[in-house]
Amino acid sequence: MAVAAPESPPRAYVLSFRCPDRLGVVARYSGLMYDCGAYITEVSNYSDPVTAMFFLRCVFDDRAMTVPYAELARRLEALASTMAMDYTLRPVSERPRVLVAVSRYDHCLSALLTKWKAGALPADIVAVVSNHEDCRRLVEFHGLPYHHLPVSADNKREQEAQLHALVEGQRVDLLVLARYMQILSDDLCRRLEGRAINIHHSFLPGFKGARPYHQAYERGVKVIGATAHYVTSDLDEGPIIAQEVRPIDHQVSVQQMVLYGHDIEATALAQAVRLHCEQRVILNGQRTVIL
Ligand SMILES: Nc1nc2c(c(=O)[nH]1)N[C@@H](CN(C=O)c1ccc(C(=O)N[C@@H](CCC(=O)O)C(=O)O)cc1)CN2
Repeated sequence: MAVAAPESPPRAYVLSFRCPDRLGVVARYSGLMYDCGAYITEVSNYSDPVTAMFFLRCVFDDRAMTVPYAELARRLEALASTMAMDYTLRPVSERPRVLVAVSRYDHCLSALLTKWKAGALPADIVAVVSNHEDCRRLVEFHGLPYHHLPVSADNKREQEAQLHALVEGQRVDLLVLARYMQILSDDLCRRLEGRAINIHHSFLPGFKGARPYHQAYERGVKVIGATAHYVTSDLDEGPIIAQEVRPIDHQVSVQQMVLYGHDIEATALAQAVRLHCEQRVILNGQRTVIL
């Protein structure tokens, strides 16, 4: 049945979910969408043979919707409860609110701010927080609030409580650690599970922890890399979202590695933030599915 072009552009929504894999998953979800007149414009899915989990992401709009969005949402909640489904459903126009954390190095922060300013990041950066003053001018140049929360040996817990209060107070959907060199506590990692992304300056699982480029140099690697991953209480062990690499050779010093690293770190982090904010990343145990 041809659908006439609507006056105003249709409103788009994105649905992503995971559930135990079984016959009929697609039929049941798409049947619900059809019954509501949801016009699917993009869909991708994956069945994991190891975890026996099913993953799906679809974009649909309301050009032919026969029920209110709230009714579709109610029916989806009912279906989800019968299928052990974890799902996220939201209007595409509701962009995730992002708080960026940084210490001294601004290369990842700068790339995120430039992409955000250009409209290339499907998110709203609401503020930047730092334990140093180094990046204040860059952030205020972009017209964003800068929250300076210094850390000392005896205020780590209070400082992190201030960071968490900022996340809650600003209704933050995603915390991005853009070379923020403080380890988050187990409690904060639990509270931010699946909504805090870190950039580690190595090709994980190689060279975890501090000074990865020095470790790489000593090992004599021929490729350096950067890894964007969800933050967990196990340092540098979180589910990987995006990785970038660059070949090097024996002539490359540690100092040159650090400079080459700026580009690959910024690229990997921006990619991971975009994928997360487009609701393309679904956790699959210690791994991720990117749809
Ligand atoms: N809970 C987690 N917190 C953080 C992670 C993480 O994976 N889980 N990643 C780090 C970033 N990072 C490596 O990518 C990293 C940062 C800092 C350190 C470290 O040893 N920090 C020292 C203090 C350093 C300083 O004050 O300059 C420490 O916190 O004692 C290791 C790895 C971000 N947080």
